[in-house]
Amino acid sequence: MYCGDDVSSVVVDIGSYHTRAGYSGEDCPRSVIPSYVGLYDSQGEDVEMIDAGAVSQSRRRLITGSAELAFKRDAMEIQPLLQGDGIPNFDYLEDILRKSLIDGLMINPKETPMLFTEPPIHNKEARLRLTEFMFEKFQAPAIFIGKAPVYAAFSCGRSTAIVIDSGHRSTTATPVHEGFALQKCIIKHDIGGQYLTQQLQQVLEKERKIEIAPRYSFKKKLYNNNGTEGFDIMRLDTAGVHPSYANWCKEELVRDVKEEVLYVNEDPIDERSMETIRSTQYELPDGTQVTLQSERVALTEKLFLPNDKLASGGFTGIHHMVVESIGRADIDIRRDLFQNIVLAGGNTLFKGYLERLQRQVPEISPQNVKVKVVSGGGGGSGSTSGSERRFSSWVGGSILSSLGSFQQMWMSRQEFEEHGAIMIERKCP
Ligand SMILES: Nc1ncnc2c1ncn2[C@@H]1O[C@H](COP(=O)(O)OP(=O)(O)OP(=O)(O)O)[C@@H](O)[C@H]1O
Repeated sequence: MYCGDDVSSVVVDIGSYHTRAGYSGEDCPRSVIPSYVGLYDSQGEDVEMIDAGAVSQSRRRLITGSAELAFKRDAMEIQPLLQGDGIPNFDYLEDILRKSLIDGLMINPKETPMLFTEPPIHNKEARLRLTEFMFEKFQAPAIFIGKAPVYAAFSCGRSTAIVIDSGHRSTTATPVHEGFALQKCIIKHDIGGQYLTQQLQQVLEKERKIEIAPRYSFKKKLYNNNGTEGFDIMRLDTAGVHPSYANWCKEELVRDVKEEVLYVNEDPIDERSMETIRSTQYELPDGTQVTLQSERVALTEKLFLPNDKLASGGFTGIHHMVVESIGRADIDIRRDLFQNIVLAGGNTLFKGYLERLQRQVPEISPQNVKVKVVSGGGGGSGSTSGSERRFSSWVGGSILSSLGSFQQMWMSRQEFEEHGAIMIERKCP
């Protein structure tokens, strides 16, 4: 059992888009940084930094953090922290955690218990690797690992719910019963915010032939012609930019367009009705105007339509994921699950998303069953706004780890060193 003097702890939620970290008991994470690293050849920098006479080093330097990644460096490559189902390179995680915990939260990891979220599908190997890494590399005094959807349910005061967590790369439906994620009922599909961003990017670049110019690729110069002000755009040489960095920057611009302009129509909508959608304009950083009309709903409509092109196969729409997942649960708890559909993750933040599920789930649910969709993240029962939703797993972890009764749940480094991997499953069921 962990018996440290200081029970202040931190919560870390590692997502495929962002890594969120903050103090237990607080309402939202204080550090939210991209789950990406930049890699570049640091030879020139090292020569400047080290004493004259020291051997010049040629090695790949790793950087993390929004501001650092926004600064273009020649041939800097961008790599995601999460690939496939795991973390292929723990050096990336080390850098991201140092940035979050030491620079962001200013804590000493050797003295601070840390609660981690993990994806709902149980992965013993991934938990073991994370545990070993945190105890060996960071010398953490104690950690705890728990399922993200369980925390998302806690974040809105529920221990039984079905959590629809739609983030950057995927969407999962996870029934949670009395604080446990029901493994056999989980449904996961490779559709999330990144899919919609990429679809929108295709529309803009391939269909509309719009050039998406990242901020590093031009300079704006203010002119004043007899009182008329405007900007001249000067294109810059981008020959040294690594393709992965160029793509990442473009995707970031399109992501912003997507978040600002797209929404979910409250009812299913056909192509003809889409013609009546009000058009809206968005100005890209170089001044290019983008006008979107039917695409504003056509792209998000894909979340509710069958799609057999996804790698996960057999996607029939988010509402079907809800009903199918509940259908796999014990019959005694299905009614409870239908009444507690909790939304979590950034990709559920589109205007109209909650209302659309609230409308479509009952259409395919058993008769006489009451359906209620709520927002995770402490937005309160029935909250329909709740940008807290994108932090809901973090918020649930924050609530749990600040409870007095939780303090005996931590898995200490000593316990792990004495008993090994078996301790993880015992302490973090
Ligand atoms: N207001 C918004 N409207 C629409 N989409 C949004 C909004 N805010 C964030 N998103 C999208 O949500 C996604 C990120 O969600 P989230 O932060 O939950 O992901 P993550 O937890 O890092 O990823 P994952 O769950 O795949 O591990 C991005 O694709 C982003 O564009």
